[in-house]
Amino acid sequence: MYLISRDFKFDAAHKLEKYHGKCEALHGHTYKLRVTLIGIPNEEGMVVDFVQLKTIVQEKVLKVLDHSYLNEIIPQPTAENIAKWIWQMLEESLTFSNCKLYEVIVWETEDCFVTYRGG
Ligand SMILES: Nc1nc2c(c(=O)[nH]1)N=C([C@H](O)[C@H](O)COP(=O)(O)OP(=O)(O)OP(=O)(O)O)CN2
Ligand SMILES: [Zn+2]
Repeated sequence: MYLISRDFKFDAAHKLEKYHGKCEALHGHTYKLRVTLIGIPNEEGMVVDFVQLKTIVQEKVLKVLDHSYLNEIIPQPTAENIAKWIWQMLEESLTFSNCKLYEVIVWETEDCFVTYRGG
């Protein structure tokens, strides 16, 4: 079994209205996103084509989130809730006969990140 991943970045603004601290105020991050699939190589020797993975993530996630105001898309957009939303946007498109979505990781800052595996 293989794990195969591709990393992405997007810029977005948010505020955490249910949080008491500096993140209640409007501010922005350059988020890093890692999308990982689990599976076995197909007849081309690929678990998933990195190019296809990029196209799907761009279409389903980055086109929506990049340069957005996250609160208009995801309620209380913590890294946890963003990771879950991304999983939901990708799960169907990243289900193939030989592999499926395994993990979504969202970095809010260089040092802080959340891992979501569905469920
Ligand atoms: N479990 C979570 N905790 C926090 C989240 C989150 O999504 N999940 N988010 C925030 C804020 O959005 C905040 O922007 C991050 O705060 P902080 O770690 O303070 O960010 P900085 O790296 O910019 O901190 P500095 O020390 O000011 O450089 C908070 N918590
Ligand atoms: Zn923040």
